[in-house]
Amino acid sequence: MSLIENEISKRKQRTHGDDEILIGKGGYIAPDDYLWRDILSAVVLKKPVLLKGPTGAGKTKLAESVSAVFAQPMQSVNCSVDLDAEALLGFKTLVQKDGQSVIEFVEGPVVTAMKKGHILYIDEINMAKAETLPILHSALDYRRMMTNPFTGEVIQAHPDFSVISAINEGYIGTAPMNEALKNRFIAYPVPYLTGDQLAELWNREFPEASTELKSFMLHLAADLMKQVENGLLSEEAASIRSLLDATALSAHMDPMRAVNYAIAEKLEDESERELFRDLANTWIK
Ligand SMILES: Nc1ncnc2c1ncn2[C@@H]1O[C@H](COP(=O)(O)OP(=O)(O)OP(=O)(O)O)[C@@H](O)[C@H]1O
Repeated sequence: MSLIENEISKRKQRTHGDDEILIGKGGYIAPDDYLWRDILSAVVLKKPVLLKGPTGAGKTKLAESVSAVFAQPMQSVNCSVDLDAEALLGFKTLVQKDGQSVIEFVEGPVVTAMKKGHILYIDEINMAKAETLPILHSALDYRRMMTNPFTGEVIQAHPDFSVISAINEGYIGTAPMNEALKNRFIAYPVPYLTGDQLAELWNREFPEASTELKSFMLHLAADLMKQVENGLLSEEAASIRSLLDATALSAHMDPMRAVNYAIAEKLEDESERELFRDLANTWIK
C-alpha cells in the first residue's frame, strides 16, 4: 500500500462523533491526472497546502474532497480584514456554573482543529490583516504547536491536523500574501476545468439537461477561457460557478437571459459584456 492509501485507511478508522457533520461531501474533479494525488502527498507529509486559483475554480470543493477522502472533519475560516486572533483561536466568556459566574474559553477553529486532528481550511488567506496570521506560524511549520495567548496553554497539534488554504491570486482587493507565511505552504495552481473534465462535471450536475444546452454551455466555456487567455475578458468571466448557475437558471428561462444574469451582468466593462454576448450568440441555435 502506498503512503497515501495507508494514511487514508488510518485516518478513516477514527470516529468523530458529532463532528462527523463537518466531514466534506467530496466531488472535486481534477484538471489532470496528477494534481489530486500531489495534493494528498503534501497532506500525508503534514505540509500545509495552498490552493491558488481564480474565483469559482473549485478550491473549496477540493478541500471538502480531501476532508471526504480521509473522513476527517473540516473547520473553516473565512479571512477578511476584520479577522482577528479571537476569530481564529477563540475567546473568553462568562458562564454560570453551580450558581457561580466563571470564565470559560470557547475554542475557535484553529485550536479545535489542532487538538482534534481536523482539517483547517483557511479561505482567502491573503485577505487577512498582515498582523493577524503570524500567530499561526509555529502551528504551520515543523513545530506543529502553538501557545494560546488568551490562556497560556501550549497546544501540540494532533498527528492528523492538516491545513489547506486558498487564495484568489490577482483578484482586485487582495494583498500579496506575507512571504514568511507563504513560505510555510506547498502551493498548487487550481485552474478552471476545461474539455473532458468540464463535460464530466456538467454530466454529473445536470443529468436531466438537454444535450443542446450542455453543448452550448461547454462551447461557451471554451470560448470564454480563450478570451481570458487573450486578455480580452477578466478571469471571472470563465468562472465555473457562474457557468453552473447559468445552466441551472436555463431550466427556467431562455439560456441567453440565463448567461446574461449569471455572467455578463457581473463583468465590469461594457466592452467585456459586448464581447461576452457576441460569443454567446454564436452558440445559440
Ligand atoms: N474541478 C471542480 N470539480 C467539482 N466541482 C467544481 C470544480 N470547479 C468548480 N466546481 C463547482 O463550482 C462551484 C464553485 O466552487 P468552489 O466554491 O469550490 O470555488 P472556489 O475556488 O472555492 O471559489 P472562491 O475562490 O470564490 O471561494 C461549486 O459548485 C463547485 O462544485
